[in-house]
Amino acid sequence: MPRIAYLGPEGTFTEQAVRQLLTDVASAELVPAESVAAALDAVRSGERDAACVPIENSVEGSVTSTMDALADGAPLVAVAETMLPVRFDILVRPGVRAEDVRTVTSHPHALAQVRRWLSVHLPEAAQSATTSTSAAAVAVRDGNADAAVCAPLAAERYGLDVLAGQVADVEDAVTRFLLVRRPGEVPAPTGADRTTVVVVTGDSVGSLARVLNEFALRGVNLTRIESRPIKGSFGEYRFFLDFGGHVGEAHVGEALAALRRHCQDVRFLGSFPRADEGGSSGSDEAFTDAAAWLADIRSGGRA
Ligand SMILES: O=C(O)C(=O)Cc1ccccc1
Repeated sequence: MPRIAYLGPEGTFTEQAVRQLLTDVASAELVPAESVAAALDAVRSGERDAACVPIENSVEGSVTSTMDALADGAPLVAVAETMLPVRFDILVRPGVRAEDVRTVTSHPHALAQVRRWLSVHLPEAAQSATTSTSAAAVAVRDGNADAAVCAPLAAERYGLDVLAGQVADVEDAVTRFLLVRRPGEVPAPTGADRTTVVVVTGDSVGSLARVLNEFALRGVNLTRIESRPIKGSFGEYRFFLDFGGHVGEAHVGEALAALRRHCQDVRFLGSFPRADEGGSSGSDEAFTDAAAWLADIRSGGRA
């Protein structure tokens, strides 16, 4: 039975995401991890077969701890993604009323997404951060905080009361999650895939423009570009690039090979079916035709 780590403790949005990702949840063992880094390290060491981690949110942006943990350490690759609409429950110990709440705690992305609600309904409460929304539920259950901003699974799991349900400052906020494994077989192209890489361009004029140009030239559509500092080297950055398409497609393969030539470092983080509407980008047909034409010339054909 595959053992799949997720950002725990149990009841997080990430648990909800992994349940949504697996076609047959009953045939997997879901194991909570203390942090995203711990979940990924458990996959690297072989202790777990895969990990589900949050990667970005439509309100708060990237989950930087996930990005850093994917860019450092032994390579891992994403094999699937899913998106969850996120709305929060504000949880308290049974009987606690809004006027009793002095402290409120949660994952920083959760606090940020209910900031306005908190400023209206719990304006006096001091805020503190936890490693996940369920870690906040544990803190409230154990009396270490008065209110927690949680995922819908948490109230029942931790025996807490819902002070307010379905809270979100921004309607339709969505979080994207990845299912990550050790490098192995890449999922087959579906025609609507996403690929993700991390590149270090090097410090020279136009180096990022050159990278972006390789995509533009081949009609590859970028869906995300983010930079993160390379720790320990002030002023140096790595770029996370997501784009439509699959490494198995000729035009995407060519673009990646070009990055490999131009960049100091390129790490492939996976090609997998897209969870949103977007299709693959560019046309693979023209590239496969051209490759066949060239092969023909080289082998002395009439072209
Ligand atoms: O803490 C959780 O429940 C997570 O899965 C991370 C997270 C936090 C806030 C919004 C979406 C996901």
